[in-house]
Amino acid sequence: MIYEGKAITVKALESGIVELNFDLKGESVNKFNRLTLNDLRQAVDAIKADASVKGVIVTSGKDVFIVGADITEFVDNFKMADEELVAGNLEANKIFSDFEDLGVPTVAAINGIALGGGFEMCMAADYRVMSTAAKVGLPEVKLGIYPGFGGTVRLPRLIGVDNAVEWIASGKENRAEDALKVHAVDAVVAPDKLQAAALDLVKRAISGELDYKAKRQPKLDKLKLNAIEQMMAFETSKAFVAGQAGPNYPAPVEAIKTIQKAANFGRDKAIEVEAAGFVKLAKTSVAQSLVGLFLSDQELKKKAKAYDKQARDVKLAAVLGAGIMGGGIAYQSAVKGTPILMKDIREEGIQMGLDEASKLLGKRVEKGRLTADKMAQALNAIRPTMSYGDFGNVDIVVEAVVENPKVKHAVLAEVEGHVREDAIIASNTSTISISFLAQALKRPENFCGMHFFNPVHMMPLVEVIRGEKTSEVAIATTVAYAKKMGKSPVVVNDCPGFLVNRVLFPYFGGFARAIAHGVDFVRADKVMEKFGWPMGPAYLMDVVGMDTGHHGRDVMAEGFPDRMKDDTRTAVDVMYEANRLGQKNGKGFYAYEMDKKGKPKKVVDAEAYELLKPIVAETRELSDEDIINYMMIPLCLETVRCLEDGIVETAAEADMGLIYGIGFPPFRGGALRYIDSIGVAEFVAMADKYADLGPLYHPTAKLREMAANGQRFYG
Ligand SMILES: NC(=O)c1ccc[n+]([C@@H]2O[C@H](COP(=O)([O-])OP(=O)(O)OC[C@H]3O[C@@H](n4cnc5c(N)ncnc54)[C@H](O)[C@@H]3O)[C@@H](O)[C@H]2O)c1
Repeated sequence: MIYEGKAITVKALESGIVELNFDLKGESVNKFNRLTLNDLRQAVDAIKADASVKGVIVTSGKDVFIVGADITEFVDNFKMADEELVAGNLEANKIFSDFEDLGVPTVAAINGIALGGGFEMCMAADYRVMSTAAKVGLPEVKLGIYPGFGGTVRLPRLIGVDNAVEWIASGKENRAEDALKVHAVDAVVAPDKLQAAALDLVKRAISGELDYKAKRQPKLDKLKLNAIEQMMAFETSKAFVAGQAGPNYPAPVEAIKTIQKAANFGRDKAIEVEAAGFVKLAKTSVAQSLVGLFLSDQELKKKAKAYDKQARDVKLAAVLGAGIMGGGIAYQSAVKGTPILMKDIREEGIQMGLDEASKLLGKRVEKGRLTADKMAQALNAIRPTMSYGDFGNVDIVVEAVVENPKVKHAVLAEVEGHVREDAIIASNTSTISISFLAQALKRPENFCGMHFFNPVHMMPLVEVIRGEKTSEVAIATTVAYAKKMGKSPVVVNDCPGFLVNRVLFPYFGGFARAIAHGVDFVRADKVMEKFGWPMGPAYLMDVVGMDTGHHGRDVMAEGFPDRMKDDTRTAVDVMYEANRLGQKNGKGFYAYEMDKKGKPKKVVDAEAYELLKPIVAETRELSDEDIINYMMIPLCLETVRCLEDGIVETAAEADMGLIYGIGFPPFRGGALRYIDSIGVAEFVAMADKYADLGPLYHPTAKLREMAANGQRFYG
């Protein structure tokens, strides 16, 4: 054994060839944490010091090659002073470069996923052979940063600027055949042939048949493009990528700028350029938010997994109501492999549900994501019915009938009489208290909320709501079923609106106040979209439906009269009373015309402005920042209340709920992270400036305490 560490071993194989094997002890995957980097330093030094070594193959002892850097270490690393961070980065880079500079040929045998630092390790080798089962890529931009172990230097020198920009700016994972096409790897083989292929390559390099030094050289040199070619490559790609990423996600464009800045330098100087830019990005609030988001998502997964043990198997599900939501739920269940009965009381309802499912499946087939066979299978897995005939076999029922407490009470009591005693019943209600709905049931312990978001197939969140009498088995089974449907469940406690709608209605409350103070709704939409929301409040209300919004607001006002009850006529009242329900009937804040693809396209409609005129109470001079604060302060404060009231257990779950449920701008990391980024004390002071807008803008006593004590929601 030439070297033996906790993450890496180096052992002699045959005729001077050594195997550098990544196999991080006690972990299911390899990753570049501090320990692994230390090991790599020593392993490279040991190889360098051993004159008998003639060639190196790099392998992995896990199913993956190396998944990337250890993101849990980022939070602390990113807190370091700039100079310290740059120095640390260059020290790590020196290990990769020393490996690259070994006086013998090196081959990476990529058996499984090699992402970020994992693929940067591969690029430091002279040759790369890749298993057909592996994927490679540099996904760093998804965390608001860019590759920091020489990726922006080596990749363009290996595969050309255009390809490198595409790989780095998109962060995509690449299959073996695509990697081979652009020469990111030198060979692709079946998994069982990988070791032999790597050995063969290194032997041919040792014998001189392959010139490894010539292969290595371009990675050490400046880019082979003249000034005009550089300008063409960089300027066009910068404009294109900036357009795609949008102004709130700077990392992809910064990556291109870095490649450009370092284009005329050799490796070592180019790596210094990369390090300086990397540290700058790591310090942005975008990177902090996106890294935080990644970690919160891990936490969410861990929490959901903890329910696995108690969960009952769901072999057959049922959904009541084949409307917008019921149809979506049936589709999602079927396509993810759980057969589902879909019951409605109207023939047309069922037909609509089925039509929607086949439309979605058809689209997947068109895009090549599903075979025609699988489509037929999924369609067959949705069993439409108008009776409770087969309900004796179902493990879980999701109720998705109209949002009316009386109807829901009647339907829930009825279905309970047709299912097994141990079957779980879950309601997809958006606003009605789960404990209240449970009053209709004989077995309230088997009942909980399972709140999906529209459109079901697109929105990742499912709120699983615990009522007063809900059992842990009911929660666990519902969480497991949501996961099986490919969703991210968050368990919350019961209250009107649960987490997501409870904080969304105060946001709309802020919108109503802005309109009442003379803000043009088109401007409000533009400002909030620039802030990062996928759609502004007026457009969102049109998509949700004015009737739904109007009704939801009443339910919330009843639940939280102290701050959500307001008898002033609002913009939503005006639209609702004028039967402008939004997209569903072609007119809301905007009017809708069908575009060529048959999708509704919004256009400004003078009539809407006329209708709104009488509700402008007073005209205030509001800046864009005021408009943002009008809406964001109530949303953030309500999220704080949800956390304080124990509706949601952790800040991470609250924030992920908002990002996955209503598209809260991910680069801002969620409502609580947003408060942290402003500073709790500064946020409280800001809210106080708007105190005259009512109790939705009044910070809680506990938040004031946090502000006084310098506390934060994270870390
Ligand atoms: N639409 C959304 O954006 C959204 C989002 C999340 C949750 N929800 C909730 O989902 C539920 C359904 O909403 P939707 O938008 O799909 O409504 P919808 O009006 O599109 O569909 C409701 C369906 O239920 C059927 N129905 C009525 N009584 C029934 C009964 N006794 N048995 C079986 N079917 C019956 C109706 O015929 C109709 O097809 C509501 O509780 C709503 O609050 C809606």
